[in-house]
Amino acid sequence: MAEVTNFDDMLRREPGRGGDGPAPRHMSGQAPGAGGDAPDRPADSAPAGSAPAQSGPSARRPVVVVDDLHVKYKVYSSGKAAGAAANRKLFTRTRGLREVHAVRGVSFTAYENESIGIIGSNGSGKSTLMRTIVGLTPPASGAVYASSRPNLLGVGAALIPDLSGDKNITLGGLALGYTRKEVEALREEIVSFAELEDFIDLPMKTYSSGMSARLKFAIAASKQHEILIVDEALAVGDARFRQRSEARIREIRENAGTVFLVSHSMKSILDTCNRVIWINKGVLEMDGDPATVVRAYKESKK
Ligand SMILES: Nc1ncnc2c1ncn2[C@@H]1O[C@H](COP(=O)(O)OP(=O)(O)OP(=O)(O)O)[C@@H](O)[C@H]1O
Repeated sequence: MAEVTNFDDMLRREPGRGGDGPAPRHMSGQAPGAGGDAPDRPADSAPAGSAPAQSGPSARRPVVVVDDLHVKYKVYSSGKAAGAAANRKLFTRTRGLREVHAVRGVSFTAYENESIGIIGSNGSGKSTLMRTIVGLTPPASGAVYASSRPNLLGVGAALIPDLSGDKNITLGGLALGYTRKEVEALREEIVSFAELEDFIDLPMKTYSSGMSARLKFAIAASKQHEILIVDEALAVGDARFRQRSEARIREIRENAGTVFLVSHSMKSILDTCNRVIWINKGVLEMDGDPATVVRAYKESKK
């Protein structure tokens, strides 16, 4: 992922046209596709690649721009990832090596205070798109620009199953960039949000998947993120915990954060998001208000 210092300069370029595009058509801070040059269409049914219309002084600050993004994986037919050598095309002739074009020319702009649901069938490229936004998976072409580093909810990689929940709070907190003092100040709140008071001294490997997910959510969501990506975290845990997670996501959003929520639960998406992007076979199929996009997505499945 490219993090740009002068975000406003970059925003003068139009997503979808690449780095050497023509003269800028959008002023900094204004939504690409918004304003006077937006084609006539209902505000709630934006076509692929465009953001919901907004203009004038109320236009919000863009925080993530995804510009004609393509992501490809190289895999052996055995299913094993091909690794860096193949990705550098050293082994493209190797028998059984296949390329999966997971994200195909996706462009959109995300704004401050948006909670964007990312929906689509299994294997449509949602997680790949999110992993590329946070910089974990490199683009084949195109780019992602962000006003600050996006965080993928889940400090999972930093946690150690053999250690207690309590020790993992320290590890996860440090991984999120807290000082030890800050971790101490937040510890009680994290344990109580996760509702693990009676289990916090036990090794995490003894937790059920719902309990681990609750702890991971509580650690990650204890921080006020400017850009937070939640991938399916709400699918686990019981209904009550889901409600509290959704409330916490709304809180992060209200405090000037932007949240992406990847989920197969249309209820979570409708309860939490104010914009939805539908990815279909790696392509941005629809981008607009939640009710309209979810309805169209459900129709397509009939
Ligand atoms: N590490 C990987 N190596 C090779 N191919 C991958 C890898 N990760 C994903 N893919 C492939 O990329 C495509 C998109 O997968 P991705 O996980 O992004 O979809 P998704 O929409 O998040 O799916 P789901 O809803 O099932 O989680 C799929 O064809 C998948 O098999």
